[in-house]
Amino acid sequence: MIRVEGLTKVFRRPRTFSGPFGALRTLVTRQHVEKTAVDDVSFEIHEGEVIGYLGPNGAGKSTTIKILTGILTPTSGTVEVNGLVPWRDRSVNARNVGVVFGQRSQLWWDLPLIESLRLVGALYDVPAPRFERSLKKLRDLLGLDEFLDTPVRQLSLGQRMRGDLAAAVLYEPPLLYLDEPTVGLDVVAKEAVREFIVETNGAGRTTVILTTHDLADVEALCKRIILIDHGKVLFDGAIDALVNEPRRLVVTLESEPEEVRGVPRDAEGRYVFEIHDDLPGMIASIAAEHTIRDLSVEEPDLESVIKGIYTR
Ligand SMILES: Nc1ncnc2c1ncn2[C@@H]1O[C@H](COP(=O)(O)OP(=O)(O)OP(=O)(O)O)[C@@H](O)[C@H]1O
Repeated sequence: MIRVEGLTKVFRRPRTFSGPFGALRTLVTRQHVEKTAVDDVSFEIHEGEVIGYLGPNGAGKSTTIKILTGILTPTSGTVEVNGLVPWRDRSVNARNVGVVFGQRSQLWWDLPLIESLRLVGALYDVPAPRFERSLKKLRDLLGLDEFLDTPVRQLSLGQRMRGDLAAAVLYEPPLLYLDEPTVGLDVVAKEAVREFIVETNGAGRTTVILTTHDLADVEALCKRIILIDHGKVLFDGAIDALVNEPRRLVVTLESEPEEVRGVPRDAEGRYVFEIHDDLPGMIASIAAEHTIRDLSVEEPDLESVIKGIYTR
């Protein structure tokens, strides 16, 4: 469904100057600075997957999504979405994809939500019976009824997000891009958005690419994640493969030798052992040689594993 190969995007902007006459120099300069936002990224996404596209701030996630939706043209590399090149076949591609940018609404600010949705239906040539069927389903699924007649500018963040989600799937696109769809929402609204994504993905009907900083979203929704940082893919695979790492025994000792049983002391003066079998035996053998000040057992969780990958 999506094939990305060697995708690179370099932004080029005029150099800025500070100090006296800095603004003027900025205005007339011919010097440029370059920023490689996406750097030789390749991946494939298959029909029906829910992919978590993750990375710290500035990693290059939104830039990738903007290229996949046809908003931006890459510097180099190839992209195919449902057999189309997004930035070349922009209007056909737009009919195949729904997009939600959590930080910014795609709806018409001054129109009541229902009018915004009708306008989306008209723009995408959704036949009336299909529009009504789709709207009915979304009203139930997203609880739109209480604010359908409210102008978008008066909606709360959670209501606005539900409206944006409805607009993105009204014309039943096979592919959905969600960029931070739960940002700023309370726990109940987050849960509603997650349920909506599960329902929309159905039995593999809609493919979803999700960028988020909320790992609870990822754990609830994605089997596979692609991690990027500084524009490069650091990991692409199943979450299970990440969190199936062994549990760890973390020990601090009265004395602080350089290493204990081959494990070096870390920056915080701790010794971190992988637990493979006999935990009591492991502790006993350490205690036989050293005085233990503190110990704990850490379960691998997605957050610490991902943090570990970023800091590698
Ligand atoms: N139009 C632009 N012109 C110049 N640089 C840009 C532009 N858009 C993005 N960048 C830079 O490209 C890099 C990647 O930005 P991008 O928005 O893709 O990151 P992100 O992973 O989506 O981050 P966040 O989680 O903060 O939204 C950043 O360093 C950003 O400053």
